[in-house]
Amino acid sequence: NGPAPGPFHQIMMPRPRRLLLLVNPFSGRGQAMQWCQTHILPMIREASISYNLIQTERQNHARELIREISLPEWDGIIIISGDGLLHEVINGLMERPDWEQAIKTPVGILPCGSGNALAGSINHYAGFDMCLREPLLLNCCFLLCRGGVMPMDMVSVTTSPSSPSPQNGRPAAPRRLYSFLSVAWGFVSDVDIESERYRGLGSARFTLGTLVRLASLRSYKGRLSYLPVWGGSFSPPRDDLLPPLDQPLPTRDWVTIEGDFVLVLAIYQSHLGADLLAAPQACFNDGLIHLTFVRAGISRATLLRLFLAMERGAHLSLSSPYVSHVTAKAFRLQPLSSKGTLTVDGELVPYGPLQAQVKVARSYLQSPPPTVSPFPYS
Ligand SMILES: Nc1ncnc2c1ncn2[C@@H]1O[C@H](COP(=O)(O)OP(=O)(O)OP(=O)(O)O)[C@@H](O)[C@H]1O
Repeated sequence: NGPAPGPFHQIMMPRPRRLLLLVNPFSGRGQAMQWCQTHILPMIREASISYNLIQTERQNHARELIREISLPEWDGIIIISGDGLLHEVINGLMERPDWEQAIKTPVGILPCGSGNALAGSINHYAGFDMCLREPLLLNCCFLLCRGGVMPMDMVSVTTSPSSPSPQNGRPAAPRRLYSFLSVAWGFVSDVDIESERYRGLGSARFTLGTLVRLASLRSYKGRLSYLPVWGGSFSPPRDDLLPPLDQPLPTRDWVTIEGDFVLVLAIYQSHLGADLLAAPQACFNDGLIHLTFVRAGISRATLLRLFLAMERGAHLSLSSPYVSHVTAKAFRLQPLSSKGTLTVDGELVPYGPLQAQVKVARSYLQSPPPTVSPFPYS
């Protein structure tokens, strides 16, 4: 029964952090709510963080919610799900009239999906050993409770319109969206989408999907153009490197490759999945798109070796005339085969020409300063 706290007391006591937790109860193997009760909420309460937990009820629920809410009430928006829900949140933030301020809201991820690429990248950047499932969740939860925020690059992606405009039957306008993880075409997006049917297996769904797709390996005709990091004059964050999707690219500085591809993967975080170190040199805010493309003609055995080596990030030293790794600031992909899949952050987008440009450090990631910075970029 000491004296009542006066104004001095109020100034000195920092208010507890307030987090908005968004849970997709169907993510991964459907364990997100259970892991909230057993792992996440006890740690968050222990760290004296106050929170509001909302379960998403349908696709785009989080996106709509984020477009409407009052953001100053929250110190961070935390996704308890796979990468797909964070894609919704980032795009919800960018669709707000106050997007310039809104996108500075820290976001974070507590991994409950099957791929968990961003969580794998955070775990790696923080210096922890590669891990999956509960150990990965606990590491990310620990980092979240410890606090800290760092900038993360975003990539603006223009995709083809999904269908003709219902009003006049003419093609609808190209769609703009924001991506924090990857754009994939061919083998990687095929495995991602086709392995949805093995969802009950958790992350093993990708291993099985890879073996199935290897057995009937496909290639796709297409044209890939990219602006390498050494070309042009880069002045982020203006969207100044790309003409509209239906207009030709400048010839100066751009590299174009046309032919048959097995896969094209553009990634801006280190991990493609929690156990796939696809771009070991990638940093959250290096301002780079790490492009890997594999040309037709590669043997199944070499492609399998590539993915096995990726678990350790050792695939970059695998020498094959069919495999290329480059860094770029922008790229355009024009599929010339009539059928195929294209994904952005693991989510299916309309199949057709697509282009993307990196926007430096527009979004923020809830994460501590790294204890180890594995590949500092200068
Ligand atoms: N309540 C819900 N019901 C159905 N779909 C949802 C719901 N909440 C979110 N979604 C959608 O489900 C999709 C998948 O979500 P998410 O990526 O978070 O989990 P996941 O697919 O299990 O993870 P991963 O991408 O690692 O496999 C997203 O497109 C998201 O918008």
